[in-house]
Amino acid sequence: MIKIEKVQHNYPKGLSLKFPDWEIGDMEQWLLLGASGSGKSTLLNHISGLLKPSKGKVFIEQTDIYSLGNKKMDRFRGQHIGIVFQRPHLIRSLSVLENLEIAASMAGVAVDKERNLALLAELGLETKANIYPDQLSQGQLQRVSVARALVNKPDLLIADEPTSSLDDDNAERVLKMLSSQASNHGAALIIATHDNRVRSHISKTYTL
Ligand SMILES: Nc1ncnc2c1ncn2[C@@H]1O[C@H](COP(=O)(O)OP(=O)(O)OP(=O)(O)O)[C@@H](O)[C@H]1O
Repeated sequence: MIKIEKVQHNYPKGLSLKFPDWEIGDMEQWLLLGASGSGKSTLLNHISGLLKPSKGKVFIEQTDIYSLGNKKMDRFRGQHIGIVFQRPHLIRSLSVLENLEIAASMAGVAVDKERNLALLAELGLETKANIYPDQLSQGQLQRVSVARALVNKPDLLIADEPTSSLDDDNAERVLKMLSSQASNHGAALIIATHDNRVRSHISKTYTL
């Protein structure tokens, strides 16, 4: 379960963002909606442990995550949260499988090669394990980043604007993949977007 309580962020030059409280139950799927500049990325950064709120608390499975020291926080994030960024940030000098392995090592989780290969197969990437990122298409890169986000069996999968640059067919495919992968792996899902096509797929909404 994830909970944000009285979270507020004060950026320099007086801009102050206040976020309504939010509780995300196990395996729930949510849309994070809001106009450009309303604070979606700021809030995702708070939830994923990347940006300490100026006020308020973020709980993941009862842990007040900003009460952890930096090192513990990095591990905690790696073990509990999987993030699919708008553009895949894969390490170019590592193969697809090695990119998955390093995500586990960095979170202090034992590398499970068999599971990682199974994860790649689930996403139609069984022949790509030993290929390097620059030999993959955009769609394949995005699927690798979903696999990498799921490597450590996260409680929460976060996707930031996953469909904004995609045509209708591909947007549909990516949404189905995120939703089914989150439920197959027992994770809650947050998709941040202002893409109206996403709204028909997920009913729970948190709006800024
Ligand atoms: N580092 C920063 N310093 C000062 N202001 C910032 C900083 N980052 C974001 N902001 C401001 O905070 C507000 C919220 O930004 P944020 O990126 O969270 O919005 P968003 O809803 O994700 O926008 P978009 O949909 O355009 O990506 C904006 O007005 C932005 O200008």
